[in-house]
Amino acid sequence: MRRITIFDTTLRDGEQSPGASMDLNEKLEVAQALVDLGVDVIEAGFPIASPGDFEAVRAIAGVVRGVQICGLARCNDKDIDRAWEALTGAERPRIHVFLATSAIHREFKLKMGKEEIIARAAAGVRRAKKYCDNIEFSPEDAARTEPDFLCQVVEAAIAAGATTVNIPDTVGYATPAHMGGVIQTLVDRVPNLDRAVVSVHCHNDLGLAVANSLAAVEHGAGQVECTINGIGERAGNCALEEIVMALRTRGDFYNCDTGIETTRLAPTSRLVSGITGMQVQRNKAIVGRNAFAHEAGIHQDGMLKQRSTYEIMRPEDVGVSKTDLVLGKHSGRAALADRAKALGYHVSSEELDRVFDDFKKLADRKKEIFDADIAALIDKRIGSEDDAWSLVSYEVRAASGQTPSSTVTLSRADESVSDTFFGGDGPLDALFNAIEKITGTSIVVRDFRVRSVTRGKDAQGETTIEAEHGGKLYRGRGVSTDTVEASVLAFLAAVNRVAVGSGQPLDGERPGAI
Ligand SMILES: CC(=O)SCCNC(=O)CCNC(=O)[C@H](O)C(C)(C)COP(=O)(O)OP(=O)(O)OC[C@H]1O[C@@H](n2cnc3c(N)ncnc32)[C@H](O)[C@@H]1OP(=O)(O)O
Ligand SMILES: CC(C)C(=O)C(=O)O
Repeated sequence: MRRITIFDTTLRDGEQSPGASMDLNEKLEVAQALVDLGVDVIEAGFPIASPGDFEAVRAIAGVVRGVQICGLARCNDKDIDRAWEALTGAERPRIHVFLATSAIHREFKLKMGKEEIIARAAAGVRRAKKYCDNIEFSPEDAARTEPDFLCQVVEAAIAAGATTVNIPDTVGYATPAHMGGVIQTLVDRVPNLDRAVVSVHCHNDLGLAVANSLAAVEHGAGQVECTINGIGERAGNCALEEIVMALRTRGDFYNCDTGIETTRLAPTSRLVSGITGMQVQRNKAIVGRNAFAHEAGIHQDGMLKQRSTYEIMRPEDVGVSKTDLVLGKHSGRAALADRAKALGYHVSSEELDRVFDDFKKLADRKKEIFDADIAALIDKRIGSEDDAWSLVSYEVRAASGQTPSSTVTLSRADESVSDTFFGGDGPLDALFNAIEKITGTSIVVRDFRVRSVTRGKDAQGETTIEAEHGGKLYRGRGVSTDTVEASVLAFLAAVNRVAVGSGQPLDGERPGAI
């Protein structure tokens, strides 16, 4: 297996994302996390850019051990001297000098001819080389540079002492075949290329940064520059977690690996996202919240039978605790049964069918189904007697100063009964009276509580009722996203208990959880 060097530039190119600035302590924290992650090189900043950048590079160089610490510099003496000043305390320093080479950059930005570019690039590398051996040179906008000229610049930089030549696709213009071709051209035509490591630095403007980096590796690149969560200029850089897991998961094809401790990927992603405030999209590969979540019933069923049916990586290998079988409107019985078991229920297949119907209805109304929702649905359904009344529908009218009215339809076995009640102290009382008319059972409500059992705007409400009948206490519990319905269900549950005589003596022990 070929060992690919992972060059992390979260603290330099990543920090160039608008809004991603980090202070000194935050940079030190990220640098330490990158060491724990096992990156080979940390580009800690661009020391000439500001006193703060200089101090951050100096601080990281002074305390972070075990990895190479790199500082960026343009091809001029002041930048290179300042970069070295910041890096002197590093155990393994690297100076990274760059100069754009494409026609567009030469003509409009640098206003330099080809000869001057080659001379400035070589001079920059030589000056940096006076300070340390480990020198990286980048021909900025290499992917849009004429291939002949790129070969000349790279050869000159290596001749001047560059130990790494980094090939940037600065504006994310390349495609995988293009990027692979650029690297192959260098491999074929630069005579001294074997004296340096070829690196790649891809931007994500077309969403191809990882694919382009992989193509470069396929054609011989030995270093990949990347950032945590892919942050960086504009659409960002090659995402470290993605390139690392692509190389690892498809080791069969690339025959390459890295020194990354992959179980640190998710925690490091969270740290960088928390510090920069740049949120990771839910469907982001490897570290997004949905990366190991499955909602589709067919996938969940496959996962429960054999996880490799729908997962190419194990969540624990990237630091995610476990696969998440999310229960939602696309889920099936297999996942529901699995969750019921995990919640400690023993549900028969008939009970599961009943709970599953309720679950699908709830899932149509509610975006996310939490464990508490499932528990509530199961509690409502398991053990239901066939001759118990169940709610078909209700309607209630109430307004201040007017007599409320309600119509309730209940069913039991094969019968379905509707009745209307005018009167009562309010809408709930009107509904309870209609239930009493239909069932022929009267109860006196002694305690009535409503609370939210799950989170969010579409949370389920739970109503619990304690009612008296014939000297005994009966409890009822109802759960619904509609609190009026939850109350009706709780009342009906208490009435049903009267029918089967499962009450407690009024002065006796209170029953346990309902
Ligand atoms: C592709 C990349 O990501 S490269 C890194 C980009 N990162 C940054 O630019 C962030 C930090 N930058 C900064 O803080 C500032 O731009 C500084 C401090 C570096 C320079 O600031 P200023 O001196 O005010 O220059 P300004 O940014 O306006 O323009 C850049 C100058 O550098 C020149 N330049 C650009 N790249 C290079 C290079 N590699 N080598 C030499 N000169 C260069 C430009 O031609 C321009 O020169 P000019 O003023 O003579 O026209
Ligand atoms: C300095 C270089 C490597 C760079 O960031 C780019 O070209 O995108």
